[in-house]
Amino acid sequence: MDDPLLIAGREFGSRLITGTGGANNLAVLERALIASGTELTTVAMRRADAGGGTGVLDLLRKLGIEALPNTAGCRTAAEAVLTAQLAREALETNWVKLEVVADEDTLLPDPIELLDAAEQLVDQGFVVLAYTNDDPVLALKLEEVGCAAVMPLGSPIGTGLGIRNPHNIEMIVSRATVPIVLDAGIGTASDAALAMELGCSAVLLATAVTRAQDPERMATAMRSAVEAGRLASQAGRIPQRFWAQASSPGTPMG
Ligand SMILES: CC(=O)[C@@H](O)[C@H](O)COP(=O)(O)O
Repeated sequence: MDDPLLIAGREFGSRLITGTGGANNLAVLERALIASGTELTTVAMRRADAGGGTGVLDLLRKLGIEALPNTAGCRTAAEAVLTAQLAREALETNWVKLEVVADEDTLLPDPIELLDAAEQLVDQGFVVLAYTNDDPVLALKLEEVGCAAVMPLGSPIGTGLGIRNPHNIEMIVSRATVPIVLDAGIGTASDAALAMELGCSAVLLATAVTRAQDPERMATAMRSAVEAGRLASQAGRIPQRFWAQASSPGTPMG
């Protein structure tokens, strides 16, 4: 815990947050979660209500991983607020990962409903981690209404297209005073490392692990990538140069 992730006053030793979407085998999921080293894992409350998630909740309890309820499947602020309230009752937590998506084709956040829901939930005492577009303006507004973390997408959920607009992520990070968590679109380990190198505080991913041919091995790779990216972002990379520069200047070291 020498470099913990800090969200709303709570410390996490792992900077990899996992989602369980796409997992259809609890035994495989268990091995992947253990390999990932995650301490926080999202659970879709609407799917849990439908009978699809209680096994996951039991698994998280067994592994000592904290469940972070999310509002996946909500299309309006009203739906998201109600889902968060139900999750608070069911899981006895006031933390919520807020998702309000505009349509099923893109699964992109609806910025207007999202901001409205975030404001209402913060007013009601929730610790809101908001899944959002890679829009620096909206990211700042979510922070201003009191979100504890802002979670811009790398690319649409489940696409594995990686980070389509690294410059936007850098702009979001540069102005943020809350943790920025890269959420959605991670395809492979280098995407997770890049997110951390861009200055994100953590990465949230699901599909890249749950639908990998070997989820346990991919979870191990993601864990290493997040750790490596974090180290690199703190180490201070060399400036990029146009022309070559001899790495051995010819003068002996003093
Ligand atoms: C917003 C959302 O639902 C994502 O957190 C999802 O759980 C992870 O996205 P990927 O499956 O693309 O990693």
